[in-house]
Amino acid sequence: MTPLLEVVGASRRGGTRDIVSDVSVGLRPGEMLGLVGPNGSGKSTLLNLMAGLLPPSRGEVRLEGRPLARLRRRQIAQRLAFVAQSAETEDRISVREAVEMGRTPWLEPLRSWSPRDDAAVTAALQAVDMAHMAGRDWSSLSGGERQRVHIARAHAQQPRILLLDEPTNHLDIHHQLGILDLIAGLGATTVIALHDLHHALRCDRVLVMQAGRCVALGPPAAVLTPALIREIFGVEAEIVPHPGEGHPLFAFRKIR
Ligand SMILES: Nc1ncnc2c1ncn2[C@@H]1O[C@H](COP(=O)(O)OP(=O)(O)OP(=O)(O)O)[C@@H](O)[C@H]1O
Repeated sequence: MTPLLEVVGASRRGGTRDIVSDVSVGLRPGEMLGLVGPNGSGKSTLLNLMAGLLPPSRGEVRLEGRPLARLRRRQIAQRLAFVAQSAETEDRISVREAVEMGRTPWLEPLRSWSPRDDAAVTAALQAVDMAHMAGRDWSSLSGGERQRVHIARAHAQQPRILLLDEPTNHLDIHHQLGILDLIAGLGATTVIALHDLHHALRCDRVLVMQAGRCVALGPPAAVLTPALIREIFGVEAEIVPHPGEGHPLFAFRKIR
């Protein structure tokens, strides 16, 4: 079966070196794929390649079997939403208007704004616990509130594929867990760059990046071993069972 999104031997040059180097991965329907790796290992660049925002220098990214390079932005946006790490807007807009932007790919000259669009926006605001701030000026929001609005905008877009670059950044622990539950509950095929390895344990598969290369890909329990964590992140990790019901926990220690 043709993967929804497939990265085929993709590299991306930055300056004099490859910042993503020969990465191949096909997304399975409905899966949540976690991207982990040290700072500067190429996670954001890979997400930008997957979103079609950067063209690969070599290789290809295919959406439903078709090279992204041959699709129009609107065709891509009807299938794929991207929540970038620090998406900003200069415009003076309300929170609701920011989320309404998620409907843009679905509007056409002959299909103007409808109650269906309103319903999608309202549902998205409620899902991220921001409905009570719908009328607020976007620029007045805190970092975490903005992050939730960006996720609501992507939610309102109703994509089959959701790409998220460290979506739990800026969020308090309540909203970190809430957003991860929300993302998992959306049923979209998801790629999510994460720094918290505990969050990565919730993914179906994990892709580990190091210096632009994919060095491991598979179920988190098989991939995130103490040996790999030591090699990639340079820390000791001991895996301890959760005291209640839940994923195991990592106990980290710096290598002296
Ligand atoms: N346009 C560019 N030209 C040159 N180097 C670049 C360019 N864009 C990114 N880089 C470099 O490529 C590397 C990968 O960057 P990227 O942002 O993809 O990493 P990351 O894994 O997402 O990092 P972080 O965890 O810190 O967010 C970094 O060393 C970065 O400095």
